[in-house]
Amino acid sequence: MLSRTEHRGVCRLLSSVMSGTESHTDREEDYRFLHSMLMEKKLHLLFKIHERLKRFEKRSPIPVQEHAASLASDLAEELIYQDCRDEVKELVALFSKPNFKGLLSVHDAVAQRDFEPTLQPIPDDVLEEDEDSVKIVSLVKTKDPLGATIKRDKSTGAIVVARIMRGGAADKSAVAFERGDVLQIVSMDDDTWWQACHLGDNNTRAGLIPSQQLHERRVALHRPKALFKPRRVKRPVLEDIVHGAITGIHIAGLRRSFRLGRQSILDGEAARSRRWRTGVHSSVCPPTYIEVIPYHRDPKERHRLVVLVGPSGVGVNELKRRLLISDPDHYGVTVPHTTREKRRQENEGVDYHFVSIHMFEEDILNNRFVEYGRHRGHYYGTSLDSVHRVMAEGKVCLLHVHPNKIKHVYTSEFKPYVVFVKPPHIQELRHTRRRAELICTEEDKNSVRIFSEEDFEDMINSAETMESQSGQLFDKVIVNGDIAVAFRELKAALEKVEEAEVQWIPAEWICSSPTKSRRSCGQLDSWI
Ligand SMILES: Nc1ncnc2c1ncn2[C@@H]1O[C@H](COP(=O)(O)OP(=O)(O)OP(=O)(O)O)[C@@H](O)[C@H]1O
Repeated sequence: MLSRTEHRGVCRLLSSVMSGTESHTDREEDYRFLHSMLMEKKLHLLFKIHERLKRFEKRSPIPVQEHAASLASDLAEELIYQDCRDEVKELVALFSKPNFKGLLSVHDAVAQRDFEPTLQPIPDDVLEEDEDSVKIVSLVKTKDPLGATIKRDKSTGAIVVARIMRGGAADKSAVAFERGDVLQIVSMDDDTWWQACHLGDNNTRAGLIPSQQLHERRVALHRPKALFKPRRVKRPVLEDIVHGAITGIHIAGLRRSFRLGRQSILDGEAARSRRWRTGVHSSVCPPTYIEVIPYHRDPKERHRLVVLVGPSGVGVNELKRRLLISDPDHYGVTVPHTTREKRRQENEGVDYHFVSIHMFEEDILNNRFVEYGRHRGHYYGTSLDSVHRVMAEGKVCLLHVHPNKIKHVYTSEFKPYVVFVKPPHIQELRHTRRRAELICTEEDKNSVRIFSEEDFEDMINSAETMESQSGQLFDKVIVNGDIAVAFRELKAALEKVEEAEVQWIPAEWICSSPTKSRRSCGQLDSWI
């Protein structure tokens, strides 16, 4: 019960509400209505209940009994036959009243915490072998918002975390690791989910990462997604057709590689078909993380190879060109091989290595090319030797290849640092590429690329495919919106790699069986 002072307080509060509203109510009937409502006895009782609950909440009482309703009914049965005093009759009558029964059953529900959400049973269509990986998550909302939004993916039916609010409970509990984080595995007790922390940060709570076993099971269950088809493929194309226009342009005395701007219709279609092929044939489930080990580079050692990848037209060559101009003694590019005739202004070993078809095909058979292809009946290619030559000069070799060619240089010998150049959002693409002409050199004015709306869409789709299929190999992702910003970010990242005392490199480059030899660290690619 409310004390007399508290009760008076409530009445005074309600009266002051009334006097406050007096000046705002023009009509007498409105005023009367408000008055009768605020002075209503039931409203005052509700206030009392509210106050009482507040006090209980502070005390956090523990229920003495969880089955008060059945106890009352048992007791009523016993009493009917044993005693006929008036007090007993009154008690039995009270027990049989529906509102009293209702009160006791609510009491029991609260005591048994029956108000918490019930979980749905595991669906029948979950595969038996999947059972271990089904996690039942119960989210109980407290006063603090969780700070995460979940949504159901319409096509797959999967429940996914759509967003995590910065600073919210979910964010603070370190739910998400990010691509590139170096993690230390702190517990492998569970067969399916291991616990990991950021390397050197043992104070924060560990997060979960899928175990090796779970990943292997995922790979085994993975079905190829042969759903994505190109929109306008008119004719079949040869494997590995180069989609570059081969011009041999000189830039400040430094040659571009053969992967230059796309110019012909055939080239455009080749690019699209290639993407479709990889979509169907390379649908291997990429690992969530890879094992890494520390690498201390001896200053006398050669620089790591810098591999630049990105969808056609995104600006890989533009970035490469700016790097070369910024420090021609430090950065270098490979000289490609070709089987076409040498032009008057070209020099052997500077513009191209001009070789016979027979020699070129022999080199193909001997796996001497990182990447090769045909354009207008001629072979063009980048050889492993040409990469070696640039590195042997003590330069940082910048290599621009398709992501599915990274595997040819993904070795301890080259220790590639892979940079993925990604297009920005479509609005920014439209805005920045319209200015493409302004940022190119006088020499390039004629070859400046004009982008259509379709090119932008292709670029974005192709970037998504590359990221989903080869994202685990990317050390750095640079969004090329504003070219000056992208260039600064790229240069800073490359300098950091060169200067870092310790670099984390895949364990497989050094150990023949990394999982057996060491299982302490993982470089996370993409894990939610
Ligand atoms: N951030 C940018 N803003 C405006 N224009 C850009 C930007 N980046 C590149 N460009 C322009 O876009 C065009 C294509 O760039 P670039 O040749 O570097 O693409 P690429 O990724 O190397 O393509 P490909 O692999 O087909 O050769 C060029 O004219 C270049 O100057």
